[in-house]
Amino acid sequence: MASPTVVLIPFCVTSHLTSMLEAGKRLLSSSPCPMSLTVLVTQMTMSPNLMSEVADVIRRESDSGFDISFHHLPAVELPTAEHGAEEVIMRFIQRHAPHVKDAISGMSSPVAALVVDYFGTTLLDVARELSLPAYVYFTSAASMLALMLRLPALDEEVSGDLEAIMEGTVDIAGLPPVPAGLMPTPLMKKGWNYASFVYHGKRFTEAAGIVVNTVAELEPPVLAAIADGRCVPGRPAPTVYPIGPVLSLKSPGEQQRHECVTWLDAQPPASVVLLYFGSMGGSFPSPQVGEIADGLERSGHRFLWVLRGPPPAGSPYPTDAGVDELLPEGFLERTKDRGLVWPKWAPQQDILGHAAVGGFVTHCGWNSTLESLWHGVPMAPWPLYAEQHLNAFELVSVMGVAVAMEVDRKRGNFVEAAELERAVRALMGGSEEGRNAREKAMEAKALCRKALEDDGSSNVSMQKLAREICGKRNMLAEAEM
Ligand SMILES: COc1cc(-c2[o+]c3cc(O)cc([O-])c3cc2O[C@@H]2O[C@H](CO)[C@H](O)[C@H](O)[C@H]2O)cc(OC)c1O
Ligand SMILES: O=c1ccn([C@@H]2O[C@H](COP(=O)(O)OP(=O)(O)O)[C@@H](O)[C@H]2O)c(=O)[nH]1
Repeated sequence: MASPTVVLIPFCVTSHLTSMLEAGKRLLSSSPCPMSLTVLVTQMTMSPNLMSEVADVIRRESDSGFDISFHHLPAVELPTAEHGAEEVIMRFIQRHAPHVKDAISGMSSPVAALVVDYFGTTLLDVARELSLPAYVYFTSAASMLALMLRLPALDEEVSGDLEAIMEGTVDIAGLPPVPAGLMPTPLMKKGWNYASFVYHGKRFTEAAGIVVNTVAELEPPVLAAIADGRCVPGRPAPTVYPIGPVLSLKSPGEQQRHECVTWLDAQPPASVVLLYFGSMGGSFPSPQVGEIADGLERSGHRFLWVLRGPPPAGSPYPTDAGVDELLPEGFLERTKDRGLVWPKWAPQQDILGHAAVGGFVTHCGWNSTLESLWHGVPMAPWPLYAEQHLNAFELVSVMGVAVAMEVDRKRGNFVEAAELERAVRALMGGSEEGRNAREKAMEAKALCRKALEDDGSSNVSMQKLAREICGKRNMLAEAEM
């Protein structure tokens, strides 16, 4: 008989898909019973670029030597974006429910468990209908998970918009009081997107477990609060598996040294500050570009700045920038001996891992954060959207691996040149705060690497998950006999 399969249902954008796949492969390696992976692939017809990126990932994974098969689900009609991106993502996944059910019902291998993206909790209904155990894969920090678990109760406590208590704080067990102005974008105003996060937060506790891309030693108080049930008063505490850091796959061009990497080869150790803003960031209005250029020039430090062009209408993804038109006159000439402005996608992990990189001005996407910590690079947070302001708070005020930088959220996350200059100088060792952040980032690096060793916390957590899935499968098989 075919070995049992674990069905992965990712939100099929590159970062979520690669993260879930990487975690899935670790599950296979840790499993005490024979197991395969089946990935249900949704057709992201709204973006041909995304479809081709996803196709690349599938091609690469098909040769990875792991027992993974990909099952393409029929395309669904795209939801309209009445309320914004979170609505589109949630409804898009929800519309696949009948196809997910059909696909699973028709599988020749016995199904051991389902793993759904955290935007896909509507699919927990399919698991229930098929009497299958289901897990949620959470691609962000435990702090964000704690907040989402806390949301149903918070929703009842705060009658107005969180935005209205901008000057106040929000209590999340395991974290110091979080300024309300740092809440994730969809939670600022009550409305459809807010309600969708309350919904997901409620449904998380129905899952057999929540697999989180974090490291137990990086976020101990908040993970303890989740495990003790303090984030879900009156509801059962969820079982959480911290299995991180799950780092994204090697970049496609791994055989060739990227131009940014060769440029770094010529720079002294820990001398370069990297400015990089994730897959959807990097493009700024002209006044902000001017401030960044000014701040970098005045800091006197070497820099690698990934500056992207504005996204085309209807797309969240930046384009390749024409840097000459975007930058202030003479900037490139004046900084040519100590700076590189890169206008396109670049392999961030390879760059962060280069010895010449000494600091990272980042949008605080959780994958970028973990990549930075994996390489022991301290950060200056410049959060832009989603849950990044909360991540930034945790990096500065809880972990101490980042220096604070003043980002004016009410002015579209504007950063003044003088503030960037100050933060870059501090980050690169010019203040005690920066030197402490570097030390803490090095400690975090050691914790991340230890967590993935044989007896490390993330490895042990993954083994526990694998044993549990094997055990549940055996129980199901016995019940079927
Ligand atoms: C967490 O709250 C939000 C997350 C997102 C979001 O949306 C998104 C849409 C895409 O088309 C492609 C993406 O890659 C993507 C990513 C994303 O969030 C980021 O996900 C990362 C995990 O892979 C990581 O957790 C980062 O920290 C996230 O920022 C969108 C959103 O509202 C629009 C959210 O509220
Ligand atoms: O030009 C780019 C843009 C993004 N990334 C990778 O894409 C992921 C971005 O994920 P993150 O969670 O940081 O932010 P998001 O892009 O989802 O906001 C990270 O692994 C980055 O290393 C990259 O390598 N090069």
